[in-house]
Order: sequence, then C-alpha cells, then structure tokens
Amino acid sequence: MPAADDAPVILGNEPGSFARGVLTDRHPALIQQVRDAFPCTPVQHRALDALLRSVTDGVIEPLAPDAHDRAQWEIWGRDSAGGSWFGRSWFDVPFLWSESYFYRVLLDAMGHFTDGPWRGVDPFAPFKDAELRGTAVDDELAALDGLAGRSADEQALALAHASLWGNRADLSFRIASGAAPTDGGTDPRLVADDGPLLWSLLPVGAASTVHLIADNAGRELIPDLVLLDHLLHTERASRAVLHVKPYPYYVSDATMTDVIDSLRRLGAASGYAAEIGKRLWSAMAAGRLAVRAHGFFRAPLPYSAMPDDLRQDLAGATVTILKGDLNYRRLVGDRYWAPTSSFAGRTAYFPGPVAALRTLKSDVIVGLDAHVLDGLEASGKPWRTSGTHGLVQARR
Ligand SMILES: O=P(O)(O)OC[C@@]1(O)O[C@H](CO)[C@@H](O)[C@@H]1O
Repeated sequence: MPAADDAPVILGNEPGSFARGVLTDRHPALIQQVRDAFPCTPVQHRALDALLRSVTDGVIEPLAPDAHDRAQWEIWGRDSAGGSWFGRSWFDVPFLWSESYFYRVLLDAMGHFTDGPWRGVDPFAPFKDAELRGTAVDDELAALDGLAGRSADEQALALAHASLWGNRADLSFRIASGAAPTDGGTDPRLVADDGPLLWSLLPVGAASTVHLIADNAGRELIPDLVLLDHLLHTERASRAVLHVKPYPYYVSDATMTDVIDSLRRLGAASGYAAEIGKRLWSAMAAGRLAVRAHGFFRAPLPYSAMPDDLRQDLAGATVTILKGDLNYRRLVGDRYWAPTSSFAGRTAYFPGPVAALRTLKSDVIVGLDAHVLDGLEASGKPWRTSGTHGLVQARR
C-alpha cells in the first residue's frame, strides 16, 4: 500500500471489499429498516423502491431540479477530470461520496426536505430513541457514580476511553471491569495510543478551547458530553464547542435534536450523571458549551476540502477531537494508505492540533508502528473493520 498522496481512493467496486459490502448489503437493509419503522405513504414507498432499484441495479441520479441543495451536490459530484459522478454506477465512484449521497437521497425519499408533515422527521429517530431509552444507557449512567471518587487523571482516562468505545456503542464507564486501564497501563485493544500527547495539549488552568466533532447519537454522544463536562469541570478547558450534523446522516449521526435528548437524559438520571447533566445545562446557558452544525459536516468530502469559515473556527481550537470512523476517514482521506504512514503528515493541513478517538470500522488506517501492524496482520482477523480495535491518535 503506497504512502504517497496518490494512494488509491476507496471505491465500492472491489469484490469482497468492506466498501462493496456496505453498498450491496447495508444500504438495502437500511432502506427496509426505515420502511418498517414508519407508517410510510404510497409516495414514500415508491421513492424507497426507486432508491432500492437505483442502488442495486442502477446509476446515480441527480437530485430533483427543485431540491434546495441540487447545485451544491452538482459541484460536490464533479470528478477531478471535470466529469461527474452522476450517471455512474454507485460502485464505481468514491465510497465516501456514494455513502454520503445515499443518505441524502434516503432523506428525500422520506420527504425530509419537502414542505408537508414529514418535513424534518428524522428517519433514524426510532433507532436512536430505542437506544437512548434502553437499559444499557441506565447502566452506563449509573456506573458514573463509581467515577466520582477517583482522581481527576483517572476520570479523564476512563472518560476518554468511554467516549472512544462509545463509538462502538459499547461504552464502559466501569473502570472496575478493567476494560479501560486507569493506571497508565495500555489497553491491548488500542492499535495506537497518543493519550499522553492529547492530555499534554490540555493542561489544567490554561483557558483552552476544545472542539469536538461528534459522530453518533445516544450511546456515543452521552460519553462525548460527559467527557466535555469533565474537561470544563476540571479546567482542562474553559470553553467547549460541539460540532454535530445539520441533518440526519449515516444512520445514527448526532444532530442538535440528539444533543437536546442526551442532555435531557442526563438531567433526568440520578446520582453523578444528573450532576453532570446540570453542569452541562448551565454551561450551555453560560456559553461555555456551544453547539454548531456547519453544512460541511454532511459533505461527501475529506476535511482537507473544508471551507474557510470552518477552517477559521477550528483554527481557534486548542485541540479538535474527532470522533468515530467516518470522521477519521474524512480526516486522513478515504484511501488505502500505507498503515505506517504518518498521522501527523496526513493531518498536516488541519488548522490546529488534532486528535482522533475511533474504533476501527473501515479499511482506512495510518500511523501504526510496524510491529503493531505485523501483529495485527498475523492475527488473521478482520481487525480493520470489525470494531474490535480502537485508537487514540494526536498531533500538536
Ligand atoms: O462514523 P462511525 O459511526 O464510527 O462509522 C461509520 C461507518 O463505519 O459505518 C459505515 C458502514 O455503514 C462505514 O462506511 C462508516 O465509516
């Protein structure tokens, strides 16, 4: 796998690849799940049928002429040779692009952008709600009580790991379980751990501003919020900015509605979770915690293409933390990089110090030590895509 900038872009057409499996299996299954979760109208059923036909046998169609963002997607759909992804097979265009566009068309099929009763309805809300109301979240919130008596450093480590593994919807605040070592020991599931560098970027009392680019709602967003509360409460940060998606995206990606739901869930809990909920509520009122939903967060593009206003905003961060797999793909570029190529090199364009907390769920990976890579490859297991491994990577 090449280290150079011309590393192959991940497409969906390689037989047996993870990307192809997402297009052939996950997208049709998701259409069915959405169909089953809502009392769909004939118009919606027809639109979902059309999307299913398109993703299985057809080509990528442009948005309707009156779609509010048609012109934007036409620009985003240009290839580097001046052609267009529209009219091509879903399998033959960049995976990042086809996945993003799939979600855009799915929202259209459900009438999300059309005047009428379905405008603004989140097609993924039933799944998000079920997760947020589930007993697993009760248990995870109750487990926060066990953290209250620990040192600030132990809490920081446990909460960062909870945020990381929350990306697998497998968060664990339970330091007693040994899942997330708090003694400075290494978590064997981490393929890279720049935790010490991350903490060195946020010394106590330095009036830092931390930005966090969120990923999923529910069992990931709650630990993300708890982590931000910790950074504010312990004065590792004096301001926090949470970036969410401007509309529902990638099944469970967090929107402002999800932030509100999570804050209400924390506030309605008991014990330490409720205390955290109250602090976050006050931090919002005081402007110490801000939420933003820039349109670029739903773009089918890497962050190297971010617009100037977002670049300037992130340039004001002491450190920007990116959560999850998709943000990682967009951070380093959705390509088959050499796994040992440098994380700092791949992210040099980013407008300030940056950190990634991610469980591995797709083929993209950089910044591995050669011996770590050898061990992973020797395991014979699908370590890149199974969500069994995670990473903390950072650069100043
Ligand atoms: O960003 P997340 O939530 O960690 O994961 C998103 C993701 O793993 O799910 C897709 C498969 O459905 C991948 O293509 C994509 O990267």
